[in-house]
Amino acid sequence: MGVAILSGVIASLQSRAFEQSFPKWESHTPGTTTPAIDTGDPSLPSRFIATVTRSESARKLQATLDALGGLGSSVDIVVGDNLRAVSEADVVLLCCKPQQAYSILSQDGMSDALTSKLLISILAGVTISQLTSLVLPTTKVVRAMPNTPCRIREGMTVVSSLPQSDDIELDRDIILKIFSSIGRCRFLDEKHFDACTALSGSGPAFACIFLEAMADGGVMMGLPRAEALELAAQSKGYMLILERHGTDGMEALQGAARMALQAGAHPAQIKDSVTSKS
Ligand SMILES: NC(=O)C1=CN([C@@H]2O[C@H](COP(=O)(O)OP(=O)(O)OC[C@H]3O[C@@H](n4cnc5c(N)ncnc54)[C@H](OP(=O)(O)O)[C@@H]3O)[C@@H](O)[C@H]2O)C=CC1
Repeated sequence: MGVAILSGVIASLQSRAFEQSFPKWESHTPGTTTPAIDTGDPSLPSRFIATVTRSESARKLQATLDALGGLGSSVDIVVGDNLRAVSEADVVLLCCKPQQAYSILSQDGMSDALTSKLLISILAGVTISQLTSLVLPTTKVVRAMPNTPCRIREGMTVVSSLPQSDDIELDRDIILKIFSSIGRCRFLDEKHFDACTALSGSGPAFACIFLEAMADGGVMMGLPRAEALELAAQSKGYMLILERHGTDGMEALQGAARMALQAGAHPAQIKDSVTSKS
């Protein structure tokens, strides 16, 4: 999920830089230079650092980021040195497995490295009070719950209310820039997070069961499997019915359908990527 968020932010920044360099009315051939980030806006990142523990993950991540072009290749991938990465960052996105939060945040020197910084956790089920107990009171802790369609920038992310600070407006802008670049973003009180995890975080997996059943019905009626899946995913009627019951539900279904169409992923694969492995 961390890779999906990083890729989405980079893709969004690159398209912004491209539009600034080449206004729509101008006739041109796309250039090959690295797009420059508009550093005049303090809510936009000027540098990215990604951390992993295994060299194999670093290699895979490098390939994913290289495929994004200039800005993707410029990401600093750090293997096994979270402290260095956090010390050099202003905003930290915590995207490990929930059970790894304690060892990462309680590492020697980590609470000092996080002082006065914005710490955004996407960990399912780990509360703000659990996270704040591991950091100094000056660290601004926020929870976010994205979903798998973030991978194709069709996601839904719910973010908890921001802690009071002098930088609250800037922090809000930073968060909106991150999560709006991978879909929709909405602020909600933390008390709603379990419901959000079930509805939009896990929603794409439930939507895939429905999608697969529709495709199976098509196959039973004689359609080839690939076409049955395409027809089911592109069918908009059920999305409109769901829209009446709330945007988050519709987003999850729409995102799952688009992943099946755009990314060519089978519903079973999408379900699998939603289900966290230990
Ligand atoms: N899947 C989903 O739909 C959603 C998931 N989430 C949350 O996202 C989080 C991640 O889930 P998911 O993306 O599926 O998990 P993954 O296992 O795919 O990704 C975890 C990443 O964290 C890295 N990592 C693990 N330990 C460390 C460490 N100590 N220091 C630095 N990097 C580390 C891993 O790299 P390496 O293996 O090299 O260490 C890997 O790149 C979970 O907390 C989950 O609750 C939230 C919303 C939706």
